[in-house]
Amino acid sequence: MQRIIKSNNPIADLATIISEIRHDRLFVLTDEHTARLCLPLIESLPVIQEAGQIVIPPNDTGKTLENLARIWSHLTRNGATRHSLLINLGGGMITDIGGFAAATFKRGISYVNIPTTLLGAVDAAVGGKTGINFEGFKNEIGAFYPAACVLISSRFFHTLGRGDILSGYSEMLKHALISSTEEWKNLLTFDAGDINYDWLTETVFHSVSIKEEIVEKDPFERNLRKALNLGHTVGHAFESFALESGRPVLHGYAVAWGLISELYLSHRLCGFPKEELLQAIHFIHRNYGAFEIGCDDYEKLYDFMRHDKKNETASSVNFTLLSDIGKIEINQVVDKELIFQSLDFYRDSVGL
Ligand SMILES: NC(=O)c1ccc[n+]([C@@H]2O[C@H](COP(=O)([O-])OP(=O)(O)OC[C@H]3O[C@@H](n4cnc5c(N)ncnc54)[C@H](O)[C@@H]3O)[C@@H](O)[C@H]2O)c1
Ligand SMILES: O=C(O)C(=O)C[C@@H](O)[C@H](O)[C@H](O)COP(=O)(O)O
Ligand SMILES: [Zn+2]
Repeated sequence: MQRIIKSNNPIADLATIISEIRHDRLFVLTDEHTARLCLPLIESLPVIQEAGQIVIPPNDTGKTLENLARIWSHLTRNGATRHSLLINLGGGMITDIGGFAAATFKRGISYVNIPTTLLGAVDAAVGGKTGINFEGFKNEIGAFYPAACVLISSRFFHTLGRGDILSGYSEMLKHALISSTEEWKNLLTFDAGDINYDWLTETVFHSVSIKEEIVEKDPFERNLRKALNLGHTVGHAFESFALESGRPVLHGYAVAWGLISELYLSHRLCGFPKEELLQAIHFIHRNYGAFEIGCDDYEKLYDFMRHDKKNETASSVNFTLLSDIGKIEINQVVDKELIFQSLDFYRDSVGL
């Protein structure tokens, strides 16, 4: 089981974690934003001041082979051994690429994730999925390689913009949808224009527990873990398509829009209730706006979906759907015509 510390005192907890993991050299990976905004929050620790610093360009466009090679090069040129420890301080981009660098450097070194975005805290830093984007496909290359420890603290959230808060929030919506009506109703009360950080901290800690419980039962995504991919078959297709067309979108936004299509499929194929479908559309449209697609784009989006990792064959598309909130239906193969109808439904729902 992965060690996850939900912390109200990240400096003290980090000092303990570092002292408990045996290592020779320590390296800290950040992106240009987290180097400036988040590193100062832990820099009072002498071990962090003395650590090797690796800084890469920010955002998902940086989750690339080139930046992975930069991390490997830094480790190699600065005397890292199999007993070195890497600290990933950043959002999901940093914990994904840093985790994969750790998985592959000298066939695996230990690492600690300190998520600094809402999305990282509630989802990306936890569960051991690491990797990079490749040939335009999301997380095409990667490994299951869990962090030795994940230190979650909401202290980092105060410098996040509205977009990054909402991006993380959509993964929390996903966790609520796969868990319980009570959780779902609680999440619908959120007002992104007037954030209650105490409420958010509690809700994040609870939301990440939903993921923890699932990962513990199925760490390698053979069955139940596919639930955590709700919204992602369409969401990743939107995200890859957006990147390819030179108008990148935040991961969580793509997931939110993907949820509209996939809850529609859930309604059509598994009887997901209409009322909850409408609640989801209302919340998502109001907070996330719309990603513009036309029907001419459907074939391209379908092509992206054919690369989804849940697919059993190269010609079928496998979805995780719901028959109700908390009632998960994995391995739902959906035909192309119905997928196109779900994209029509998405466009109608967001007013395109
Ligand atoms: N491994 C998993 O299980 C998993 C789960 C969900 C998402 N992901 C991946 O995570 C990535 C998205 O993560 P993300 O949304 O955290 O993106 P990100 O890491 O790109 O961070 C978003 C932006 O916020 C900046 N930032 C980070 N912390 C900040 C802070 N405290 N204050 C101000 N700015 C800050 C970053 O520099 C970046 O510009 C995607 O690549 C997605 O595929 C992985
Ligand atoms: O942890 C998981 O399992 C997830 O699916 C969480 C997702 O939110 C996340 O975006 C993940 O990286 C998607 O993985 P992929 O296997 O579809 O690339
Ligand atoms: Zn995701």
